[in-house]
Amino acid sequence: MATAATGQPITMQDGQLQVPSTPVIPFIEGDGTGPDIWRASQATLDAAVEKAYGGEKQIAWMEVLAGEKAFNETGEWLPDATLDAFRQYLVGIKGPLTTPVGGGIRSLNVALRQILDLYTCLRPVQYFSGVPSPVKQPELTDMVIFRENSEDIYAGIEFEHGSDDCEKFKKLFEENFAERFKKVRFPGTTGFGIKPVSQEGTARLVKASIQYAIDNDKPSVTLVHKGNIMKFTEGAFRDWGYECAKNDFGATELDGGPWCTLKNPKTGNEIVIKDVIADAMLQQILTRPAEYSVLATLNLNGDYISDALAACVGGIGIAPGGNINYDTGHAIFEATHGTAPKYAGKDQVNPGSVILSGEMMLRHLGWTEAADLIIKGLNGAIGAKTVTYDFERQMEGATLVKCSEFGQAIVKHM
Ligand SMILES: NC(=O)C1=CN([C@@H]2O[C@H](COP(=O)(O)OP(=O)(O)OC[C@H]3O[C@@H](n4cnc5c(N)ncnc54)[C@H](OP(=O)(O)O)[C@@H]3O)[C@@H](O)[C@H]2O)C=CC1
Ligand SMILES: O=C(O)CCC(=O)C(=O)O
Ligand SMILES: [Mg+2]
Repeated sequence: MATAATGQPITMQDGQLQVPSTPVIPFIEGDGTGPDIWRASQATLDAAVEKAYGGEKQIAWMEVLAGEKAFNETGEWLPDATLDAFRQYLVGIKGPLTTPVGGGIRSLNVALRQILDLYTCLRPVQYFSGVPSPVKQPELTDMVIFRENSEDIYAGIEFEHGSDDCEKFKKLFEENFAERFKKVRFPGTTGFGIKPVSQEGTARLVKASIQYAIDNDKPSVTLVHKGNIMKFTEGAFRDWGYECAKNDFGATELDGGPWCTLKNPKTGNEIVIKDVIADAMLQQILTRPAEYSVLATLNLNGDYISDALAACVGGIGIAPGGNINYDTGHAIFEATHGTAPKYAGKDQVNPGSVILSGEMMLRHLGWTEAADLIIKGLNGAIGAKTVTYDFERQMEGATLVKCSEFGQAIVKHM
């Protein structure tokens, strides 16, 4: 079996990933349900690679620590060694990590994305036949979210009410922007948060989303924003997004704009670049899902829309994702869901989101045969109604299996 000592690093040359036959892949097990899910996922990914390549290719897994396990073993929540491994080996995968609400440490998940500048959170949302869903026609949902991952209120620039910093900030604000300061309704008890959104940050995300639409022959890219209210952040995201479509891809305005159109240089098909206000988007994913394909969003909107869309196609148990920097090649794949603490250690939850995140990772490495086997195995397991509690509770005649057993069912159907 390949180990971190016998494997080789993935590298980036001329903008292309160079993947050896035994790449070292750092992984974080995760908190809460993370260890259960990771065990099932690692076994399933290894089985897919073995079946596809018969030992010619192998993943050299390398455990790196973060979250509670890291804190218990090293006294650090996110040790430097973990960051160094992701920097050196380029592509990794992780389970969910806990973030306390209110006080306490800031999100380690967000920290990893920011420190490694993984500016795209890529979350494909597709329907797998047979999965129970709360909507009437879940098969109409086929969307890919490009969520901006490095800016917005997730930058964590906040001033806690009552702190010295907050008082300093208030003073600065009042002295320099007196008219705007008057809009603060209860200044004596207010905490503040700053929402940075830049042209560069927007352009690189929107560019990646349009390139994805070109490479995958998608009919549209929708810029989702709340630009009617937050004009210079969310509104600017929309305007810079359209600018990027015109300047980088030669899009032209449709009927006087702002919607634009471009011809896919690879297929000749039309790609429409459009926009929608975020609240309307959250109802349209239920009422008109077939009209949307690739979505480009800011950080918070993308977070909300990810969970809502996942629910439409059967839930967060099969909602994968990847955090990617398309320029440096750095990527960390992870599920959309969190640590689901009430199920921790029960070998009960659906490992599908991390397994499908692994499937995305294998495809990203060019190991498409192994990735295809995972999709085949998942379809087989769901088709046989051999499913975890989240599906079983809504499926007639299903067999309830554990987290580990669902991984084994996927392998059986590969
Ligand atoms: N990237 C990351 O690491 C993320 C971390 N988090 C963190 O996770 C912690 C818990 O967050 P919380 O708000 O409870 O959200 P979670 O996503 O962890 O759980 C919410 C609910 O989703 C369902 N669910 C979650 N995971 C699975 C699964 N694998 N299979 C089936 N169903 C699942 C369960 O629903 P039911 O009760 O109906 O069974 C669960 O109660 C927080 O600290 C949060 O910050 C959150 C999101 C992402
Ligand atoms: O970091 C966290 O705890 C939550 C992040 C999250 O919800 C997400 O990235 O979807
Ligand atoms: Mg989320």
